[in-house]
Amino acid sequence: MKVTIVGAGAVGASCAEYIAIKNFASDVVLVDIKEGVAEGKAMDLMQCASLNGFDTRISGATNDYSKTAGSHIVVITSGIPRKPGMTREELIGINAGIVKSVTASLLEHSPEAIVIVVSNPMDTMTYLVHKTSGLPKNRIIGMGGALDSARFRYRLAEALGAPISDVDGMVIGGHSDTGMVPLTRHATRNSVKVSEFLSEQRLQEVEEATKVGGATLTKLLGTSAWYAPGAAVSALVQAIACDQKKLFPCSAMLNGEYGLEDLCIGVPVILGRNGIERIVEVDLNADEKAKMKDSAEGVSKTNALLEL
Ligand SMILES: NC(=O)c1ccc[n+]([C@@H]2O[C@H](COP(=O)([O-])OP(=O)(O)OC[C@H]3O[C@@H](n4cnc5c(N)ncnc54)[C@H](O)[C@@H]3O)[C@@H](O)[C@H]2O)c1
Ligand SMILES: O=C(O)C[C@H](O)C(=O)O
Repeated sequence: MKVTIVGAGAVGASCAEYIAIKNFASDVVLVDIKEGVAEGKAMDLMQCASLNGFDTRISGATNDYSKTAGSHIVVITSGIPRKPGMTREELIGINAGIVKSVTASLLEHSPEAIVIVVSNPMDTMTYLVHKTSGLPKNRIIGMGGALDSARFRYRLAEALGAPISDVDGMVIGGHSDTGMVPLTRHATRNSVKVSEFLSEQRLQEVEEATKVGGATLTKLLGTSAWYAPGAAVSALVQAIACDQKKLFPCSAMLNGEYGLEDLCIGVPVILGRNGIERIVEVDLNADEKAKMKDSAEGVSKTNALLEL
């Protein structure tokens, strides 16, 4: 199983590290436009192999896509991250051009690959890959909901005073500061609804902290986060590579599901060797439906800025 990651920056390198540590892929290729960076990070990571006990071969290439040929899964993390005070949507001007050209180069050498889009604004970048690549919709997956859900579980566990392993919860909707839809009504602590433990007000605080999870870290770090994003991408890669049939919220092209058309937005999907094997339609109440509709309007507004 060969995985290519374009963008050997913070998220790309973190993702490569988690994939290697989990030891399920034979090869990981890092590609970056900055001379030597991908080669250097690959070498540094390979020098962890004997210490961390993995056999995955990690190599790097400066803008040479011939090294990526025959990849089964390709991950796009190339592009600029936001700075404190910015929204993800403000990155569209630079990142759209990068994502479009990187996608074309990747598919030239790996026409059968499944594409995971990470660069922001992620839902719109996923839509751009759909509109420009001609790939079937099961083979284009946007990563956002897996990360947002991990942050939701972290905030729920904090509020509950419970271990994170006790908590289950999911965030759907757009991967933006205002567009996320945490499904609090469905969240549980070891099968018991979290509303049995937490007040309405505390749950609202958890939702708000979840939605601004990326902005909170950007303010602390001066750039956006990379450990949890890298871990989230590696979990999606593993689900596909190992045909796990796991359920994750991912940005998927919708054609009527959730009453939405012609946009990519976070919804629960089953991931296996064919990429998105099924979109799962959760029964939403009126409030959740209204939030999902607002979120979709926000994503569509950003999509309209693309020059297709
Ligand atoms: N979807 C998510 O949940 C999520 C999470 C975290 C970050 N992100 C996004 O991922 C992107 C990367 O974030 P980061 O923190 O790793 O940034 P970074 O600056 O650390 O790394 C980005 C890398 O992309 C490279 N690059 C730029 N143009 C390129 C091109 N044309 N070809 C190849 N490489 C190119 C840069 O040289 C750099 O090394 C950002 O857009 C960020 O907003 C998304
Ligand atoms: O917050 C960001 O800009 C990066 C990423 O989308 C995140 O949620 O960490």
